[in-house]
Amino acid sequence: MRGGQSLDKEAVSGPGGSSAEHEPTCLEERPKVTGPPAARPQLSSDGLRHAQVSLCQTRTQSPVCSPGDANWTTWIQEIVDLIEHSGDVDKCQRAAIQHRHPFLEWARPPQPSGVEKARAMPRPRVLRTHFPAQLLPPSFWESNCKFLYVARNAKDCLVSYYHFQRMNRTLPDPGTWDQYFETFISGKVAWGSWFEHVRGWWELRDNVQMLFLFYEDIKRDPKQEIQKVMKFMEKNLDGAVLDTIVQETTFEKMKANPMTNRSTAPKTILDQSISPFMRKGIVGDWKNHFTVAQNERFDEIYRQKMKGTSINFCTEL
Ligand SMILES: Nc1ncnc2c1ncn2[C@@H]1O[C@H](COP(=O)(O)O)[C@@H](OP(=O)(O)O)[C@H]1O
Ligand SMILES: CCc1ccc(OS(=O)(=O)O)cc1
Repeated sequence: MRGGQSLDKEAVSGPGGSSAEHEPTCLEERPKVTGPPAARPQLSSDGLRHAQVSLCQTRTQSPVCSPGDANWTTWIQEIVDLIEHSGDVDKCQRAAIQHRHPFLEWARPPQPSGVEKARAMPRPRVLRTHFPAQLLPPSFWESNCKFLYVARNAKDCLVSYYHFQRMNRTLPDPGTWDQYFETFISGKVAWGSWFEHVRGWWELRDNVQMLFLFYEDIKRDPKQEIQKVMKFMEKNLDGAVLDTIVQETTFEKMKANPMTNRSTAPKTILDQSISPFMRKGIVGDWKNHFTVAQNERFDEIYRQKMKGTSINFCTEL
């Protein structure tokens, strides 16, 4: 996950999906907001927040939606795409990764918005979003979507996001590392506070159809985690296909793949001479950035902001 734009709530209906004219669709705006059972998150006063997960898949009657944040979205997208296409590597070369799954909150006229692209898409639909749970259109909760959320530990997220913001010319200059450290803690980054984003989705995990994954787990045991995704997507692929997907989604492979490394994006948007989009792809890079004082301060803030949650991250392998 890493940056985002405006919210666009519209009806989405795909050719394979809504046969009846008024059949509820994934993004349709409704008067009644029910929210996910028993755990609808509340927005805090500081409004916007940043994301940590993103991918949405929607199926005809039970849409699937998986959200993610600004730091592993590309990875899980490629995994999902390969699973959906039964490990067919050529099919996953059909387009650059950012064009394969509609980006829900993307709206930059005159290009079609993420919602317009979703509407034009056959079902089952895989969508991508960095939205915090609080900002997802209510129809997602009501349509029984599946959600695939990938969380990454806050320290590595901060580092990755900093470098991304340096090279993404459409985002504000992040300033110095020390300045950005404060910006991130305050939640004044695209999609808002990491803490609220992760908490929001984590607290919903048992109330909706959600597979909640950790970046660090995928790094540690990609085969096991990809198998979880396969099961969640109800795809039964044999061991050889699974091995192909594991191999095709290593950091090295994806960094060399023009369809995943964002080399097709213009330099005016992503200036990879400043920092590559596929930067390091490791767990623990925060140790090369945080001072001892920053680490102590961050740990204290983390304790306060994540108090009462059962989520447990690992920050090194
Ligand atoms: N196959 C892969 N393995 C490990 N990390 C990956 C990966 N594909 C992408 N990433 C990492 O995910 C981050 C990009 O996130 P997003 O896709 O949400 O923008 C970058 O992190 P780093 O900056 O730590 O290298 C990138 O290297
Ligand atoms: C607003 C610029 C921006 C930031 C992050 C984005 O997300 S992603 O890297 O494509 O997942 C997109 C645009």
